Amino acid sequence: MGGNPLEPFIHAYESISRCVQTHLSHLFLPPQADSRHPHSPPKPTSQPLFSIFSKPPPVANESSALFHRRNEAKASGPLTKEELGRATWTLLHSIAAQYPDQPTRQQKRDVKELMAILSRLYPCKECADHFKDVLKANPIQAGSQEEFSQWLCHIHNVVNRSLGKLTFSCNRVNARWGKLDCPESTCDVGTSDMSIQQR
Ligand SMILES: Cc1cc2nc3c(=O)[nH]c(=O)nc-3n(C[C@H](O)[C@H](O)[C@H](O)COP(=O)(O)OP(=O)(O)OC[C@H]3O[C@@H](n4cnc5c(N)ncnc54)[C@H](O)[C@@H]3O)c2cc1C
Repeated sequence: MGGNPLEPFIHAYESISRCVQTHLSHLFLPPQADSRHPHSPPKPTSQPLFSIFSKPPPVANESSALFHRRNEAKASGPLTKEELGRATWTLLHSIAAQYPDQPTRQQKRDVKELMAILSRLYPCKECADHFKDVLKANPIQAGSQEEFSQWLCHIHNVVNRSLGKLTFSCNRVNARWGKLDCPESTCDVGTSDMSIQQR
C-alpha cells in the first residue's frame, strides 16, 4: 500500500521503449558479430548507417575503383563517329603543337603523308572522302609550327562548317592545344639521322 499507482504504466513504458530502441537500431545500424562470441546474435553498432545493404557502402577507394570499372566498361564499347573524330583531332592538334619551328624536309614530308594516309584510311568513309576534297582545296602548309597549326585549325574549321558547327577562333589555337606537359622535352618531335642529313 502507498506505492505509486502509475508504477505498472511506467514499467510498461520502459520495456516498450527498450524494445522499440533495439528494433529500430537493427533497422538503421549494421549488425556486427561479437568476435568473442561468434554465435551470439549480432549487436548494433553506433555507426550511423542504414543496414538495408548486405555490405556496408563502399569506402572512397572502393567507390573510385567502381567508378573506373564502369568507365572502362563504357570505354570498351564500340566508338562513335564523334568520339573517333575528337580523338583524331586531339592527335592532329597535339602533333601540330609539338611540330618544330624549323622542320626538316623529312618532317614536312611526314605530315603531308600523314594527311594523305588519313584521307585514305580514316575509318569513316564519308569523312575520308570529304577530307580528300578538303585537302585538295587547301594544300598542306607545314613550313613551321605556326604555319602548320594555323593550317590545321583552318581545315578543322572547314570540317566544322560542313557539319553546321561553330568555327573555332584560330588565334586561340595555342591556348587550346599548347605544348604537351612532358618532363625534359620528352614529347619533342625527334629528328632521325636521316632527317638531319636532309635538312
Ligand atoms: C579528318 C576528319 C574528318 C572528319 N569528317 C567528318 C565528316 O565528314 N562527317 C562527320 O560527321 N564527322 C566528321 N569528322 C568528325 C567531326 O569533325 C568531329 O570530330 C565530331 O563531330 C565531334 O565533334 P566535336 O563537336 O565534339 O568537336 P571536334 O570537332 O571533334 O573538336 C574537338 C575539340 O577541338 C577544338 N576545336 C574545334 N574546332 C577547332 C579548330 N578549328 N581548331 C582547333 N581546335 C578546334 C574544340 O575544343 C573541340 O572541343 C571528321 C573528323 C576528322 C578528324
